Amino acid sequence: MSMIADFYGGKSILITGATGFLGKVLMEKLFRTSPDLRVIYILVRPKAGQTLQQRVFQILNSKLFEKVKEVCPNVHEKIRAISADLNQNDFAISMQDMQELLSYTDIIFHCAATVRFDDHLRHAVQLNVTATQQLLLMASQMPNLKAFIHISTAFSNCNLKHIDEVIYPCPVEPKKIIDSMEWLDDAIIDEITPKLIGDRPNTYTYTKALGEMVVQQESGKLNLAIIRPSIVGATWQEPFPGWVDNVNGPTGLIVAAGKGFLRSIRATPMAVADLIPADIVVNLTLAVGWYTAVHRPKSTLIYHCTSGNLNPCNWGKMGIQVLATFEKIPLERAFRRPKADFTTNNVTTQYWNAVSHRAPAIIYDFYLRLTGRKPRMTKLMNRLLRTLSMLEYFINRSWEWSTYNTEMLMSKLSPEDQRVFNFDVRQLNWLEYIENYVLGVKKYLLKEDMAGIPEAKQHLKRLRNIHYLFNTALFLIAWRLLIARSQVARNVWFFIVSFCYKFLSYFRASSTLKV
Ligand SMILES: CCCCCCCCCCCCCCCCCCCCCCCC(=O)SCCNC(=O)CCNC(=O)[C@H](O)C(C)(C)COP(=O)(O)OP(=O)(O)OC[C@H]1O[C@@H](n2cnc3c(N)ncnc32)[C@H](O)[C@@H]1OP(=O)(O)O
Ligand SMILES: NC(=O)C1=CN([C@@H]2O[C@H](COP(=O)(O)OP(=O)(O)OC[C@H]3O[C@@H](n4cnc5c(N)ncnc54)[C@H](OP(=O)(O)O)[C@@H]3O)[C@@H](O)[C@H]2O)C=CC1
Repeated sequence: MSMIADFYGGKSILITGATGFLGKVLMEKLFRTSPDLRVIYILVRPKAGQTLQQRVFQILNSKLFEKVKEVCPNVHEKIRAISADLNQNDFAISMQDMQELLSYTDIIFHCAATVRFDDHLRHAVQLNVTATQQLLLMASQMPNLKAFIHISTAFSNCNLKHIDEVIYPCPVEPKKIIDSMEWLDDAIIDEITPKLIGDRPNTYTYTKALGEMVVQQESGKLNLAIIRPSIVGATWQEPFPGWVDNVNGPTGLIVAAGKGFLRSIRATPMAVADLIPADIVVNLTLAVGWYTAVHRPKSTLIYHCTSGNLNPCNWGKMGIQVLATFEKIPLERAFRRPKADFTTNNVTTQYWNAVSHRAPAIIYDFYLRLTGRKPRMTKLMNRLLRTLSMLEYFINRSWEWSTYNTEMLMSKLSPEDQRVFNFDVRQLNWLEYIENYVLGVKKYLLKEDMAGIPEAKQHLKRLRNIHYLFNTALFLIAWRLLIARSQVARNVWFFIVSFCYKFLSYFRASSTLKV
């Protein structure tokens, strides 16, 4: 019997960010392992023309929840979507809903955040700091609350090289930042943003660090824990391998490589690719929820959910395996053949960006114009290059995260819990994981049919022929132009032609002699 699964039985659980990548995997696991839980409250906002109910319906009817429906057929009744916007005061939750949340909630998992690297500081502070503060205030009014689990990121202190499971304070107090966002105008915020974020690369990592400080400062009598995952990737094992449904982190680049848009990337092949599968993060999160509520540690514990120090993989190995998988299982309608390389300095990066990214896009757009269609490739390529520049910081450095608390927790679990809520990243086989990740991208994110693989391979063969044809034509044109302008080129050309002629004459003569 799993103690953790048992613990969540009969409980009322509040999840923020349940419609996000991690939130969905968390909900799925909770319903699957503790189908007797009382209710999961999720704070949801209407989005993209969909009502709350439509959003929930879409999630529950997705492939991810197929197994849940077998073990928890009444899952629709156990999920209670509450209209909320974390950007608003009191989250714009109705009085009635607020009363229900305050009265019944046993556990909170706070996953909601803006994960955009380029978000305006005001918005990033609102969601990643102020909303966390408000949620803690709400939590302090919940008589039945047993644990509050805050999801942060291992990169909240990416300005350091070695990171321990402790909170590192930022120079300016979060409360001062929250207050100043109320009255400073956008122009001034833009001006002070680089000074505030200091040696962090973006507003995301900075505001997640502030969020942790808020958790520490507002803890009061609450039972709190912070989880710091590194780069969350597709699922490893559960509910099935390779599930992923957004383009964040490496996923978007895997798509771009498979479709042939991404041909070179500025990365350090030997730098540690600190990926962590979503199901490992979720298993640790649920184990931490149980441990925090039941064992009530004296202080707020921080858990690193990382892979680098226990089972390291590097970007070089990952890149090679991604491309090897696309050889076997290509994506449909690729722009070019999946073939990419790492560059290591600014000059080569600029060169390959011009030759492998911009030039083919311009040529393709020219072709689209000629055939009466709207050009789009240059725009798409510019966006990809912008994304690459945002991610570069993370693929050219390595960090060391200590994992004492995470390992301590593992040792406290029963063998059954270690199996059901496995977060031991040492058991992960990277090559197998990356292959399943790439397959998952094809199946679950791009929704491509496996039956289309022969046609995709045929398409790649056509692209290869076009490539050879194009290169031959380019060579001949260049050579013809050179011959027209340079005496040296003409001499070389005559030398080659006369050499070939003599060789052929000799060959013909010697074969005649033999006869
Ligand atoms: C030897 C062989 C070598 C071969 C190599 C080839 C194989 C390639 C595989 C290996 C690649 C390794 C890459 C690793 C990348 C590591 C990332 C590390 C990140 C760590 C951060 C810490 C983790 C966290 O805590 S938070 C979660 C991470 N958050 C994010 O990832 C968000 C990042 N995204 C953003 O901030 C924005 O999207 C931004 C700023 C990048 C772009 O914003 P913009 O306003 O321009 O547009 P969007 O509307 O957001 O999107 C535009 C466009 O871009 C697509 N896109 C978005 N994200 C990505 C992405 N990660 N990769 C690729 N493409 C992306 C998006 O789909 C849109 O496309 P459209 O066609 O326009 O719809
Ligand atoms: N993905 C990763 O690589 C990593 C993620 N993390 C952390 O994990 C957590 C979850 O990340 P992930 O699932 O990837 O992120 P997603 O972007 O997929 O999900 C974010 C969630 O927050 C919700 N949200 C955002 N703004 C609001 C708002 N104003 N009101 C209500 N809800 C809102 C989103 O709702 P909606 O659907 O309406 O937009 C969504 O459910 C975050 O705290 C992140 O910092 C940490 C390390 C790595």
